[in-house]
Amino acid sequence: MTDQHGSPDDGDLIEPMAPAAVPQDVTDAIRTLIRWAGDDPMREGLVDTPRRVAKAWKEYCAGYEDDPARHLERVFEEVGGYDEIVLLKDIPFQSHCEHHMAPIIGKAHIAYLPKDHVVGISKLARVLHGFARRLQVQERLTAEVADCIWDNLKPQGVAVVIEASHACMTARGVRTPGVGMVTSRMMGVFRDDERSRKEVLALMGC
Ligand SMILES: Nc1nc2c(ncn2[C@@H]2O[C@H](COP(=O)(O)OP(=O)(O)OP(=O)(O)O)[C@@H](O)[C@H]2O)c(=O)[nH]1
Ligand SMILES: [Zn+2]
Repeated sequence: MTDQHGSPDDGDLIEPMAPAAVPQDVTDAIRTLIRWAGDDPMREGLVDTPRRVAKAWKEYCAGYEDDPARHLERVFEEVGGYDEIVLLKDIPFQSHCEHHMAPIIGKAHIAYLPKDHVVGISKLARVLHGFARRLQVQERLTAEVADCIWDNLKPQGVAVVIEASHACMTARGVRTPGVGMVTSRMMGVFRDDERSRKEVLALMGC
């Protein structure tokens, strides 16, 4: 199924890559990495690994093929005069840190205070995934999601809070499991008005 913009609308941001579509220099690079890590890339168990890894990375980074703003184009104006906060809570997401290309796994809370219209609630998660499925730092991810909603939906306020665990801190380096990073971006009324900010943070459970 395609939407009005001719893009896949089935939850996948891109189609899976056909084996032939993985360029040779990419598989060569992964083979080099395996050898450098200390294993033999030609042994049976690893012989198809470069192709699998290449396909997996295209999937992890599918956000580069997406323009997240497009998800906010279809809006609804008839919502019975609803004029309070809309919050999508506990949205699980995965990303990769741009420093180590290691997984960032977490959840996001995305809220806005509508002005003239609302958006389909799934679209907030689509915006999140569109930015998360790239090489990221959590601060930029948080800012990009909030800015995209602010610029395209033009609401009275946007609040984004992201809590995540970084594998570059748990599986390597400082090796500190159980630690979570929290980032937030408040815009409009949630930035300017203390009561609105407290209300949205309470709804988020933060
Ligand atoms: N601010 C921020 N830092 C991040 C994020 N993801 C990873 N990092 C940090 O990026 C930093 C990179 O530091 P470097 O000193 O250049 O790299 P490194 O030697 O591998 O550092 P260690 O992780 O401390 O071993 C580390 O402190 C990571 O914890 C993120 O989303 N935001
Ligand atoms: Zn990292």
